[in-house]
Amino acid sequence: MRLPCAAARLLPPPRRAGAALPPRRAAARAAEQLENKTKGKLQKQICQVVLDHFEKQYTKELGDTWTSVRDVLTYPLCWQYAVLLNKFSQSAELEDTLRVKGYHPAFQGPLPYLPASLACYIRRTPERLPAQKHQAGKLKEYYLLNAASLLPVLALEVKDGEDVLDLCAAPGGKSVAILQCAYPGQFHCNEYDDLRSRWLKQTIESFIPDPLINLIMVSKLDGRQIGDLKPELYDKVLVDAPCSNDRSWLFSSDIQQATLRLIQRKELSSLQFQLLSFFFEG
Ligand SMILES: C[S@@+](CC[C@H](N)C(=O)[O-])C[C@H]1O[C@@H](n2cnc3c(N)ncnc32)[C@H](O)[C@@H]1O
Repeated sequence: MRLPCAAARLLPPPRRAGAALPPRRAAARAAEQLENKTKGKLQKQICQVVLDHFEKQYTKELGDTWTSVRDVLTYPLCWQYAVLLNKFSQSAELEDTLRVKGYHPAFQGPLPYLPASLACYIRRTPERLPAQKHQAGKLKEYYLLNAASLLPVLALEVKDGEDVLDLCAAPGGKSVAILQCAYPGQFHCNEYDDLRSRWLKQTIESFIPDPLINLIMVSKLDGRQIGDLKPELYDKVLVDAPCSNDRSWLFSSDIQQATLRLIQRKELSSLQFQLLSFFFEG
């Protein structure tokens, strides 16, 4: 993947408005408009306190690799560059647009598990399509994410009819991805945080059609308690434990909040361990 210097090359040439275009060029034009809209939204300010902290910590932990990790962290176009298509709201126009923009499938075989129904696209020069707005009663066509987020979903190898728990589910990217792969028997999505739980529900509503939504149970429990309930109820459990969320704090406009988070992130490893250990014991 090429990094920041690619941004200048993404700028499209100016076009005359109103002229009728053949379908391929119309798709290309739609693609350019999407691109411009997104670029405007991604001008963010780096929080220097946080970057300094990362410089110190990650130079120690990652050595030379830190330089390329920093490039990705400080370049928002690289964050959610992959486009996961929603099989419940397919759009030939969108697939056309992606093709014109040079996207290709993110995963190609042979992989032990890669359902044909999971369609995720990336392209060589990173960019980010605009996120689609939530509209009641209308399913979204795609979900933006980092393609690596799909690896745990593929590792889970969910098959039709299996009972699945997504323990730390908000905002719901992996829940949506699981449902692109298979039709679980029971699908339990859990999220502890109140606000994020609402976000999770909204994601599910935005991507999953009604008959299937009725089979999904959404709860708001502390994941450490679910392990005490009945972990044997599930065939597969996804534990996407809370992480340090480095990217968002790097662009925080509130220096005090960001500094506080830097201190709190030390406690994360213990929570991650507790969330995981219930299921290993169960
Ligand atoms: C890495 S995010 C999950 C991302 C999500 N799986 C996705 O793909 O969109 C971790 C989530 O765990 C939630 N969380 C934190 N502590 C938790 C707990 N004790 N039990 C359950 N969820 C928790 C956080 O609020 C956060 O939403």
